[in-house]
Amino acid sequence: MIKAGIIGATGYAGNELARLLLGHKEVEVAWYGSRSYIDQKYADVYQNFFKLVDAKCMDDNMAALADEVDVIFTATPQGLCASLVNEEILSKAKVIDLSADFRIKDVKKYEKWYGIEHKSPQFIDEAVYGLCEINREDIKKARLIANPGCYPTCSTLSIYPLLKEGLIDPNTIIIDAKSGTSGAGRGAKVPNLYCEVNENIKAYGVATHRHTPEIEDQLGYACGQEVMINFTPHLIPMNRGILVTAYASLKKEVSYEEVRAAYDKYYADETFIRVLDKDVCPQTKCVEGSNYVDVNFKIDPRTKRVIMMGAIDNLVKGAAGQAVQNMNLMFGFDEAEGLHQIPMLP
Ligand SMILES: NC(=O)C1=CN([C@@H]2O[C@H](COP(=O)(O)OP(=O)(O)OC[C@H]3O[C@@H](n4cnc5c(N)ncnc54)[C@H](OP(=O)(O)O)[C@@H]3O)[C@@H](O)[C@H]2O)C=CC1
Ligand SMILES: CC(=O)N[C@@H](CCC(=O)OP(=O)(O)O)C(=O)O
Repeated sequence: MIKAGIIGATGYAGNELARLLLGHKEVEVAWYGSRSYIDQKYADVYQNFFKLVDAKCMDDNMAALADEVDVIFTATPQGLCASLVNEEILSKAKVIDLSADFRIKDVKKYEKWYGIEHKSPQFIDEAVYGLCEINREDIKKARLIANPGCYPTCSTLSIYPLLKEGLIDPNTIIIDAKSGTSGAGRGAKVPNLYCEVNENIKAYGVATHRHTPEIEDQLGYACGQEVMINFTPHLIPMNRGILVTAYASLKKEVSYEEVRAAYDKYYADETFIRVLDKDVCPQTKCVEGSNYVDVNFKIDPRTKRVIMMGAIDNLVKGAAGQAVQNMNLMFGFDEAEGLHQIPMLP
C-alpha cells in the first residue's frame, strides 16, 4: 500500500483523482490539498464523498507532503507545480503534475505560450511526458511526470499510428476539437456560466490555444520532423468529454485495411485504446467516466485525405485517469488498477 497526496484536490481534476484513488486497492489518499478550503471537511466541499472521506482539506505545503506520502499529484493551475517542486521533494516522493509545467521541452516556447516564467526549468529535461501508450518504459523509471493535456491526449492518440507509419503528410494536419465545460475547471468564469454555455457552441483560442505547441511536439516526435498544425477547440454545452476530428492529406493511395493495420499495430494490445469497427464514429458518451480512448478513421478518396477521430473523457483519460495510469506504471502496479470503470450510458 502506498500513500498519495493531491495538491488541488478541490478542483475538478483533483476531485476525479480522489474518486479514482478511493477505488484503487494499492493506494490510500493521505492529503487533500486546497487553497480556499483549508481545515474544511473535503466531503463538505464535495458531497459525493459524504460518508466516504472523513479528512479535512490541507494546505499546499509540498515539502511537508513529501515527508508523508509516496506520490504527489499536482492538479493545480499552470506554474504552481514548477514553483513548488525541488530536488529534496523529488528525492522523497514521485510527482505527477497534471498541469502543463513540464510538458514542453523548450522552456522559451512554454513561457511564450503560457505567458509565465518557468520557475524550475532544471527539471524539464528529466520530466517524462506521461502518455502511457507511447512512453510506457520511460514512465516506469520516472520520478517526475508531465501528465498530458486533455486535447493533446485525444489528438495525439487519434493521429499517432498514421504519422508513425508515414501514411500522412505531417504539415497538412487540421484538428477540430470540442470539449465539455469541466475542461475549464471549477473556478467561476463568465464564459463558463450556464447562460453563456447552454444551447451554444463556440470556438475559442483560434490559432492561439496553448495546447497547439504540445500537440505539435508530440506529433513531431512521432514522425521525426517539425510539425505545424491548425488546432481549433470548441466549447460545447455538456459537462464532460472531448471529441477530436482531425484531417490530413494521405501521402499515397491506401486501403481501409492498410490504415486499420496501422492502428492495430500500435493499439491492438492496449487496454484503454479501442479502435472501433469500420464506419463506427467515436462518441463522448461511450467513454464517459472511463479511461478509454475510442478512435477510428475514414478515408476520403475524393479529397485524398483521411479523417481521424477520437473521444475521451477529459477528466479521466484527459487528466486524472491518465495520472493514475502513470502512477501504476511508476510503482509497478497493474496498469489498469483503479481504472476499471465502464462508460456511463445514457
Ligand atoms: N479540467 C480538465 O479537464 C483538465 C485539467 N487539467 C489540468 O489540471 C489542473 C487543474 O485543473 P482543474 O481541476 O480543471 O482546475 P480547477 O480550477 O477546477 O482546480 C484548481 C485547483 O487548484 C487549487 N489551486 C488554485 N490556485 C492554487 C494555488 N495558488 N495554490 C494551491 N492550490 C491552488 C484549487 O484550490 P481551491 O479550489 O481550494 O482554491 C483547486 O483545487 C490544471 O493545470 C489543468 O490545466 C488537465 C487536463 C484536463
Ligand atoms: C474547455 C476548456 O476550457 N478547456 C481547457 C483545456 C483543459 C485543460 O485543463 O488544459 P490542460 O489539459 O492543459 O491541463 C482550455 O481550453 O484551456
